[in-house]
Amino acid sequence: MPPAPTPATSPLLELRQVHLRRGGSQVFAGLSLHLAEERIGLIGHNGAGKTSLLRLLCALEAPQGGQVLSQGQDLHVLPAGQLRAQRVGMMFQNPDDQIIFPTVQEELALGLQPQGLSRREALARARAFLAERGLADWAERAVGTLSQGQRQRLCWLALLLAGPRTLLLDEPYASLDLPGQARLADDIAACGRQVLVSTHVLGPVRDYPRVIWLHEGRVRGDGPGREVCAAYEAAVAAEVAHARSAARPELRAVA
Ligand SMILES: Nc1ncnc2c1ncn2[C@@H]1O[C@H](COP(=O)(O)OP(=O)(O)OP(=O)(O)O)[C@@H](O)[C@H]1O
Repeated sequence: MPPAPTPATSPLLELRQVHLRRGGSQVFAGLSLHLAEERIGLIGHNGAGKTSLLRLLCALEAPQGGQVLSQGQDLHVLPAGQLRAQRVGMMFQNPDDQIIFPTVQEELALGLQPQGLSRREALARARAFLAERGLADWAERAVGTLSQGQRQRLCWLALLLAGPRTLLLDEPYASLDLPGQARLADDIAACGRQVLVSTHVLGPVRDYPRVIWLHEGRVRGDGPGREVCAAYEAAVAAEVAHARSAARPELRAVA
């Protein structure tokens, strides 16, 4: 049965009272979020739940309670494959968790399959896409010969070419050099899709209209990027100062 039409007011993505356990950890206990903005940053310490949230939003993880909605429809009851692929796609923190095929052009062509292209058409589109970016010589390269940062760039290009409505990026800046970070930020700015970026590199999300700060599975900050990033940095500075003075009590006496 085709999915029911959705009200125009439904946010692109929404979590309603989501409970998630992974292994022995209770990651979320009743998390609710409306994710309607076109650019959303996700920040927070290691283990805060950023990756878990992105995995829920592309149905790689199913909640034990609550709902994950895409334009008002439960993402977990939508047919997998074409429909889901057109709605949300994820770029993994580790490119090796994402890349399947041996060559760059095959990897890019994979994302075009749900659009109904033949293998030959998909490969031709992938080569043209690379050529437009001055990367024609990547087409037949073995993925294993790319550096970590280049593999991360390939994952981004694959997601961009597949073109789902929402792109979920998990630590996309982690392995990129400074020019690569600037290029990715420019690509994101130009891509015309909803983008959620989980990152420890705050610069690229500082000007986003919305940044969500997760802390131990709860929202500790949610608002304009400048404000939330500044609050997070202040909290980190205070934590570091506290940890240092706890480790070196003599410094407290001097201060
Ligand atoms: N496969 C798993 N099995 C069990 N627990 C997990 C698993 N993956 C994550 N967790 C736990 O879930 C919690 C949230 O982890 P998550 O990876 O979502 O955090 P994160 O904010 O993305 O962290 P990082 O910044 O280190 O990538 C952590 O306590 C983590 O130990």
